[in-house]
Amino acid sequence: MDYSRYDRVRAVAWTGEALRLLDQRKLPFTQGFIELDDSDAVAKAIHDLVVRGAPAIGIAAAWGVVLAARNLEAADGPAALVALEPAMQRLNASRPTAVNLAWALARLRAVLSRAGSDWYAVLTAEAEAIEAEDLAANRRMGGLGAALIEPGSGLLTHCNTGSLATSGFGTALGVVRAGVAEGRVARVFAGETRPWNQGARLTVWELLEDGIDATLIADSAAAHLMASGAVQWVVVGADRVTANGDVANKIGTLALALAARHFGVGFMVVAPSSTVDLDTASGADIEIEERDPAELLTHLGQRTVADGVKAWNPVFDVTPAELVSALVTERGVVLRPDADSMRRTFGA
Ligand SMILES: CSC[C@@H](O)[C@@H](O)C(=O)COP(=O)(O)O
Repeated sequence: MDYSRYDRVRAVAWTGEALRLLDQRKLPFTQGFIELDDSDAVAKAIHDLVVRGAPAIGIAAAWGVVLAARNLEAADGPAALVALEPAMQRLNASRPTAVNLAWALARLRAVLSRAGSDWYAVLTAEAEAIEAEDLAANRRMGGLGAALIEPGSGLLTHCNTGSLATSGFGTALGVVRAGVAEGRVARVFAGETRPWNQGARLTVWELLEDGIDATLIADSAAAHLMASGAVQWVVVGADRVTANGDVANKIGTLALALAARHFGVGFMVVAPSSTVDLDTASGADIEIEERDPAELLTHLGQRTVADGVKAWNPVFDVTPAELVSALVTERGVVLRPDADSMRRTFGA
């Protein structure tokens, strides 16, 4: 199916000289772009959530390395790699949980280590490939995931996994889009995704732009929604899927998976192979990012909680593999993932 009508929003774009980012802190009311021409500014933009979502972070970091390389004089790829390593380390430290960031840097290191005097062209081509492959993976996953959805189903999604979080189309939101395009989806619900409200600020905006009818719910309404029978699938993305099939994703995902299991609702995780980390044994080994408590204590810069109250703000959680009904990747669908099926699908 032709999904090109869904690829209008571009969160990350390389202009040839700079990295152009749609500032996601300002959405949905302002569509403002910023142009960055140095890699540390890219690292800061990733940390500050100007650009966010696991695949988009990886793509932005890849272009950040290209920016660091622009005025570098090096005889060959290995020499360039030594010079670029500090900038790569700073990019890598910008956010810890989404493995796509380290994965993209590893790809660039690999091509540089083999490149000759044309290393800059090789580096740029690899960044372009990372971006293009992500879009192709998303379209493929959309079709594979939609095929699991019975016509007439309701879907609940969490966080933002759409064009804004990827090179286009989206992971879980790609499945929502494909399912709607194929006429399988009767109802779409999106959770607010406190505290940063990716669902409320971004997901329902993306769906509105597409003309897809969607209903926003408070995160705390999700179990009640599932009890009502209105949704047959929870469809989410991932920031890291470990060797045993555990899934790190936006905080609140675990609660959705637990409620889905209780109510017999399917739980679908949609993630490209760039999100799979076979080097990490299980979710217990994943570093979970904790962000500034101010995200909980304020709204639009205004304090909403009594002075003196403290807050804990972990922004990801880990859903055990046994709660996952289907892991949809561009390499195929893994039903009820475990260590064996993960190794068979993603092992070398
Ligand atoms: C395709 S996006 C998958 C995940 O990156 C997404 O669900 C998510 O958790 C994003 O978190 P964010 O903190 O907004 O970067």
